[in-house]
Amino acid sequence: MHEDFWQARWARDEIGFHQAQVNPYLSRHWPTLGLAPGSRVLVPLCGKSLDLAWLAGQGFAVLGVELAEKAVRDFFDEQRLIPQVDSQGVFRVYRVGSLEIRCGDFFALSAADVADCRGLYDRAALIALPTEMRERYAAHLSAILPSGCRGLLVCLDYDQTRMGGPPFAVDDHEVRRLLGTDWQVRLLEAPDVLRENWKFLQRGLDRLEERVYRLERR
Ligand SMILES: C[S@@+](CC[C@H](N)C(=O)[O-])C[C@H]1O[C@@H](n2cnc3c(N)ncnc32)[C@H](O)[C@@H]1O
Repeated sequence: MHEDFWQARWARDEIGFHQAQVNPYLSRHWPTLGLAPGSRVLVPLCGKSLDLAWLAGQGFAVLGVELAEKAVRDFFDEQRLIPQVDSQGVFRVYRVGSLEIRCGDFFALSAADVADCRGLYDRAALIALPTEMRERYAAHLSAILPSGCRGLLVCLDYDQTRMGGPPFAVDDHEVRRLLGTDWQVRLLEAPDVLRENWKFLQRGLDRLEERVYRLERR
């Protein structure tokens, strides 16, 4: 997916992926990771997700990364927060206390940028990317995040022949192939959420599995 695609989606407010509530898998499973209060959490491809605010509200330091400046500005506006804005390398950095969103390309993030991250939260980041970019995304996560880093991955699996992405279908085999060498991967739950998703029901799908994984960097 080219950068222009996402910039255009944000410019036109075509953000069907955005959730009006905190993700229920996050609030259910995050506490089981046992991360120390104050730990820093990387949220790649974060959009303007309310999950950023939830993590910050739980006492974590948050590092979101998002291409679209509109998403970043909307996030702070909607949270009624006034961020300090600076530049750091290729990123524009928006920060309020220990909640920071870097506006720019996730692939420009270095190991030094995330050396103190102990947590990872991916909801709709891996599945936002087409096949070759998913390979690159997973390799980059593994390359930059330190050993012991723990987190959640929320992805979707459905019959990709019935509709194109994003969101792209990512099955269990692919998750383990992409991450299994460098991460311990454990499936936490995999409910079928087709009935609650009209857009997918209309495409004649017979299954829409939401898969939630616990990850731990080896
Ligand atoms: C499907 S949305 C998910 C957003 C968020 N995780 C959520 O749950 O609402 C994917 C987001 O990734 C952003 N994005 C895509 N490619 C990116 C990249 N290379 N670096 C940073 N952000 C990117 C898009 O602008 C978009 O906001």
